[in-house]
Amino acid sequence: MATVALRKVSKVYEQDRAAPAGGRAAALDDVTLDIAEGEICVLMGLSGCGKSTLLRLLNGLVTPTDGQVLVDGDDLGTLSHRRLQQLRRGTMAMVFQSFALFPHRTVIDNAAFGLEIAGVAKPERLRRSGAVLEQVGLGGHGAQYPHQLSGGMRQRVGLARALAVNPSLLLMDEAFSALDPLTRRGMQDLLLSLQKEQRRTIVFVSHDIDEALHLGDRIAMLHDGRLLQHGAPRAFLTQPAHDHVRAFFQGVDPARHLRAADLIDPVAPPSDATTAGVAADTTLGDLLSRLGQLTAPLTVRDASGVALGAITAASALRVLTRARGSHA
Ligand SMILES: Nc1ncnc2c1ncn2[C@@H]1O[C@H](COP(=O)(O)OP(=O)(O)OP(=O)(O)O)[C@@H](O)[C@H]1O
Repeated sequence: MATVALRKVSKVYEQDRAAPAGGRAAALDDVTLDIAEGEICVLMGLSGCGKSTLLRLLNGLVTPTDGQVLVDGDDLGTLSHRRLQQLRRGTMAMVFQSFALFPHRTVIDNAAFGLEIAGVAKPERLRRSGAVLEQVGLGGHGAQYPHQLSGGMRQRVGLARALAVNPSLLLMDEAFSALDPLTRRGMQDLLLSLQKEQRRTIVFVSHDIDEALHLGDRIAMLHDGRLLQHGAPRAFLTQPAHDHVRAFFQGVDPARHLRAADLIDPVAPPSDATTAGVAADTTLGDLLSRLGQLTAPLTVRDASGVALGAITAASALRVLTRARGSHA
């Protein structure tokens, strides 16, 4: 697994490609960010806020104008070309929105591409790419060509190609954005189940709030190159750090996304260990009718039954009022 850190990173493009009349683009502005081992960090923000630039800084395709980018503690700016290549080929892999498959290669040869570049011998690369094709549900499709596959299956090949090199850092650039909603959800769930088997550090660029809330252990939200908020996904609803965050999350339904754990009263007395209570991951939607009849604090328990705290009418109202701001 890999750790990632940005220390006061800025990136200026002297000629903004989105401004034909000229002008600089401050794509990233003094960004400090830590991504822990085994975490899925979703980078969010409006078009042009700097998400892709940040992702490309991590694999050294873009170099910062200022600051440091560290992968596993190594400052990419100080590494030799050779060491950077090793990191790119051995530690990292990227999955693209456009799939980026080779049309004239079979599925298994596409999946094996990264291993080929890394100089792995053919029998070994076929064995490893066959195994990851099984993992992504494409066992038996190895001899087909990309044009014979649906969009969802093609992106499974893209994912298999990335996983075949067994990267500890997976960079995913709008990887599921070209897929229809149902296929997209299927790919998100596949990624989460693969993550349970083998935790990798994943940096996932997305425009989609539902995707971010579903996938992210943490979300980092950028605006005009600045990091506005970085933290647990539901905190973007309960504690938006900036008006832009509030505006971005406007329209998200708190009943679907907030959980009993988010409504706990920080100053409520310790809960009575004998009351049944509710599970911490109960959605607000499922809790609403009980909240309407709340006469005593409602104990919230984790999966093993331990009381985490209690919801009171005041705490529920406080959180809902804050979250309503993002749903108004
Ligand atoms: N290679 C480049 N050369 C010049 N300007 C660039 C380059 N890459 C990005 N920019 C500019 O930097 C800013 C940030 O772009 P970036 O692509 O990182 O944002 P983004 O959030 O990924 O956007 P999108 O969601 O549209 O891909 C924009 O103003 C963009 O036009």
